[in-house]
Amino acid sequence: MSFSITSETNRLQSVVVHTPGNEVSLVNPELKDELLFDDIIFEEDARKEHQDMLKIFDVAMPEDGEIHQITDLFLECFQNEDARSYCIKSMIKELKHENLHTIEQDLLQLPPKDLLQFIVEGTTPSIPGFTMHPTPNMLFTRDLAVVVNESILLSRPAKQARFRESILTETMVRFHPMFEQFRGKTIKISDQESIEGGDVLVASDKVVLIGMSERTSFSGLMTATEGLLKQGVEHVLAVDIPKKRSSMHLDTIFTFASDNECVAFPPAINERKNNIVALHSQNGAVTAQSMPSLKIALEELIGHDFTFIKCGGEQRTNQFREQWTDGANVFSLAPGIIVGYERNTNTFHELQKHGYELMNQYEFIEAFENTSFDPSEHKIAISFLGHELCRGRGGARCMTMPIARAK
Ligand SMILES: NC(=O)NCCC[C@H](N)C(=O)O
Repeated sequence: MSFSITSETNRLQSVVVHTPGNEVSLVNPELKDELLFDDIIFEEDARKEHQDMLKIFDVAMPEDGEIHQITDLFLECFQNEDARSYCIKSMIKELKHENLHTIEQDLLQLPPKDLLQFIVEGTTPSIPGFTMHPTPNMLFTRDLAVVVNESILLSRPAKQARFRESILTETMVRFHPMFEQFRGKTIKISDQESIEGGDVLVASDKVVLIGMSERTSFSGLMTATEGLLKQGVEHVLAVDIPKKRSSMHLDTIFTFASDNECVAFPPAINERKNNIVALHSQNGAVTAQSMPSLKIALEELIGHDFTFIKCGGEQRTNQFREQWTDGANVFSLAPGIIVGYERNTNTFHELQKHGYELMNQYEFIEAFENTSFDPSEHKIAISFLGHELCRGRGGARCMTMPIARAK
């Protein structure tokens, strides 16, 4: 399968995910803030919730659809000695405070599985006495890399807690044969800059949104924009959003549900004015044009109307409560076929008002498994339980890295 993403909502064909493992059980209450979790989470339930989400994907995706576990891809990539050595050298360079150079030779001797365990969990019995913090955020694969058209943008995280995940991802894109098509089409930013995948939304093959958030620096945004404009994107919409933990990425307050519908957090999107700068290329230089609102910018550049469905509904308290628990972070399996956490009941009610049939995970699976699901006949908002997962502060879109969607 060749990989391409030209929309946020076209039918999902291939996606990279990570079902949480032992790394989340290694987070203790003292560490949770530094590791970007709002609470400690219970691995068994988190795994079940994640697996249930993947069952929905499996039923909704075409028969030849692919769901890749990122740890399988890392392991396959680590079969190559050069990949292991590259990853180890990158970690030594990027994580100076860990003093990994003192165990470089031990790391180079590790078999793939033990090396991956060391990187993800921060420890392996093969190197006794040396520990680092775990990387519990790996379940949010969205933030690690973004496929835009036929190219890939590698994230460079703002937070140390996510550095190892991004080093693993860069190694994977560089060495794994599955990602061969991206060689020469990989957009990277420099080590003084940051950009995280949750800030990048592919509105169309020509229009990409990038959040100016607490995680994406101005220069990171500009470097990514230059790279994207060279890869066929015509407009990058820079969206200024509150620099806050609760809205750490653009996709925590705004996601696409169908070709012409989005779920948006009203205070930071629908009611914000003059927070958009459209960046285009003109005679080889990037030019900027300020635009009055995200809705106006999208409608002008994509060429049709958009409806912004309110996360949390009309009431302010519900809007804030449900944005906090990722009500605005829906993931689209096909145009008008979306998934999100069940607890965001007001958001689901709002979707229903816009013509979405509401189904929970069990109802959806029962109705469509063993059938060849045709998304074009439906408009469905599917809910799944995410009480453990959402304590990591991310929702369905955050937990997915789509690499192929229908054109
Ligand atoms: N795209 C997203 O919003 N991803 C969620 C990331 C949550 C993770 N705990 C973090 O703070 O980086």
